[in-house]
Amino acid sequence: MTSTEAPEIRKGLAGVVVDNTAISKVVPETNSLTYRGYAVQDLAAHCSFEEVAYLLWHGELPTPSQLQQFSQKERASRRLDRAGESVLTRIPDNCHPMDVCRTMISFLGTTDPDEDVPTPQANLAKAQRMFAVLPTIVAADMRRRRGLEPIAPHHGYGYAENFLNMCFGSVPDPVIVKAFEQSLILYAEHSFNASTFAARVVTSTTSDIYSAVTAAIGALKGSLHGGANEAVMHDMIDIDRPERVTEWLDGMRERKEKIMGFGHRVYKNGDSRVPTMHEALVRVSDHLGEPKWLAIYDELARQMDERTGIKPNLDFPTGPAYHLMGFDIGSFTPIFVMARVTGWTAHIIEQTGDNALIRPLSAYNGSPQRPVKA
Ligand SMILES: CC(=O)SCCNC(=O)CCNC(=O)[C@H](O)C(C)(C)COP(=O)(O)OP(=O)(O)OC[C@H]1O[C@@H](n2cnc3c(N)ncnc32)[C@H](O)[C@@H]1OP(=O)(O)O
Ligand SMILES: O=C([O-])CC(=O)C(=O)O
Repeated sequence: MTSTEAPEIRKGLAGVVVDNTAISKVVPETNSLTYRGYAVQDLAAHCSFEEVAYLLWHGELPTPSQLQQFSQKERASRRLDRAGESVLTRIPDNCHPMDVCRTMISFLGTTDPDEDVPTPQANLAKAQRMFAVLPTIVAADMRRRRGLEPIAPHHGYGYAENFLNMCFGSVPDPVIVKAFEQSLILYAEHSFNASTFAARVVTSTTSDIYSAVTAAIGALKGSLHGGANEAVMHDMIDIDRPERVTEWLDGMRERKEKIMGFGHRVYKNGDSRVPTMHEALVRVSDHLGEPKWLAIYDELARQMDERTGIKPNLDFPTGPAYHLMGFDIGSFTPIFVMARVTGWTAHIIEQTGDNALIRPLSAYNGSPQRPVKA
């Protein structure tokens, strides 16, 4: 290209390959997603979320003794310290719960006991600290908005059970626990999505892991990314019953509004994770004897396919599943944070290990050069 030729601009970096990664592989042609070589469906069927977190960070599934050590450390790091509790209570409870996550991770960065050298070991310890304490933050924030006292973490419970107990005061039926844990596994990692890329950009300047995760939370909040799981549930409540889908969709299409929970930058033929989460939604609906949201899901997916060919993404089944499980809608994307912090931090460690400053170019289309009037 000569300097007079217009450069090719790929809006939104669509289709641009920016780096290698050994963490996960998305193959849209075959609807496949693997974490470190394992199909996500297999991981969701057979593993705990702790095992998947270990896999993302270490590249291998843990042996029983490695898992025991890993879980022991996670269980011992779940408490929010006094300073953290005090910051949490001072954040207004009418702000978005994602603002709470973002602020609390930023605050954790100010109280990290480790020195600020980004070795893989130091970053792994910081990643595990965020992983262990995020459920305590998300649950306490949800409860204070309900006028309830926080529930302390319980060392006897696994990651998913402990979070559910801290939210609701008891561990629900295993059907609910399994579906919830599967959602965490499916949400954990997805290559160079917008929030992970944001984390990698921050890391590329040699900034610290808390800054990178804070940026990632900001990127995840938007409704074109993680915020879609909340938007889906607001839409379903608006639709109210399956017979209203046609009328609702007509209105949305007329106003040229996007349907939340549908479409994807990479998958054009359906999201690899949706069948697993749809099955989980079916089990939860059946278990609770509440078929309404599933009926709206099925009708909306059918009509979207018929009218546009656009398929649901993972946020479409998780929205109603989390609603049925009893979470407030504002907590849906913070739960996504609890899961994705594993993928983000694996990418931060990978970026640190083979870093190059991420700094693309732009094509200037503003005013020509002009003098300042004296
Ligand atoms: C975990 C996750 O982050 S998954 C994504 C969650 N986000 C959502 O569910 C939000 C709704 N979906 C969308 O906005 C989009 O599908 C995105 C942002 C996820 C991906 O979009 P992109 O790859 O940038 O494609 P883009 O938005 O340009 O869409 C291409 C075409 O499909 C249409 N389209 C894409 N998604 C949708 C949708 N959800 N509803 C209606 N039309 C849609 C667009 O209007 C566009 O049509 P046009 O070519 O006639 O203008
Ligand atoms: O990959 C993407 O662009 C969005 C997504 O599905 C995710 O982050 O899970």
